[in-house]
Amino acid sequence: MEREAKAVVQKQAMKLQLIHVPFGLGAGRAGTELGPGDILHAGLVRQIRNLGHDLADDVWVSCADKPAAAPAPGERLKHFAEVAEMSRNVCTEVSAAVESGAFPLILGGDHSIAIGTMAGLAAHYPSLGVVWIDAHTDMNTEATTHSGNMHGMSLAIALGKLRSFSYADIPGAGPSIKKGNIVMVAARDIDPGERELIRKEGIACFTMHDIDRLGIHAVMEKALEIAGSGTDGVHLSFDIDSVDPVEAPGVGTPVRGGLSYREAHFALELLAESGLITSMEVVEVNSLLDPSGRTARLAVELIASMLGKRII
Ligand SMILES: NC(=[NH2+])NCCC[C@H](N)C(=O)O
Ligand SMILES: [Mn+2]
Ligand SMILES: [Mn+2]
Repeated sequence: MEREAKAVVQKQAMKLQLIHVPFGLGAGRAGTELGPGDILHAGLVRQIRNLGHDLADDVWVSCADKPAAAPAPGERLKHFAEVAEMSRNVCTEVSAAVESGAFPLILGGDHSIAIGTMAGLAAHYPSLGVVWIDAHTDMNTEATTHSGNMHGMSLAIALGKLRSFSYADIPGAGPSIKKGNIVMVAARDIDPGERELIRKEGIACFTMHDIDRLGIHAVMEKALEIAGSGTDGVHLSFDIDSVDPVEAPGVGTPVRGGLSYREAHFALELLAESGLITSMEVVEVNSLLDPSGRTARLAVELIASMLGKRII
């Protein structure tokens, strides 16, 4: 993959475009719509400037904060209209950021924002690699979901696995993401239908079991190999619930047995060192569930590691 011409994380300063997506209707609990504000409040801009990077003017994506209607009982795609509209807007802004030559840093919001992020990225990187760090795999479809929450479907949508919604429905979107370009890391809570789809498609999934067995270093090297070969850009989608709830209590769907504080930092330090990452998003910070504010502060620290911060 050609690296020179792209805005990738490397030792030099770069221009970053913050794209805020205050959207929480893809999740089952309120609070993630406050994520961008909470992450800013925790000192993100100061960290970015300390690292020597430039910032373009912030973009705030307009999205519904209240549902137009309550979902019907047993609804398979809750708040579909709002998710679809948000996805179109995110796609437009992410695509514009790439066009401007900036490194897109997208702040959610719940994980449904990744639908629009990857749609916009794929317009510029038709063979996009994706590193998906998450306790979950977000591979449900309208046929397999138990919750109807669309943040549990973003990867399946990116792969073109939903009958009722695909990138063809988003103006300006690129092609669906190729299954061989995706790698999941830190998974530990997978629904039966997701497991079946992952196995059937042969998608790379490094669970916490693999991290225990091989260590985070080897897992990240393998992950980079998968997402970085034969691709023309690599997106990092970082769900903060990948980190253990002891460190990241402010999430709507916490799962014990997650990444330790240092495993999370080390994973991002390795991604930064690789020089392959062309965009990043951080999702699922829910400070309503964390009065201490430590989850948002952790998000800022982890972003700094991804943007080149080192211990010495
Ligand atoms: N992005 C997330 N936190 N996703 C959680 C998904 C949980 C569950 N698998 C569901 O479909 O509802
Ligand atoms: Mn997720
Ligand atoms: Mn998750």
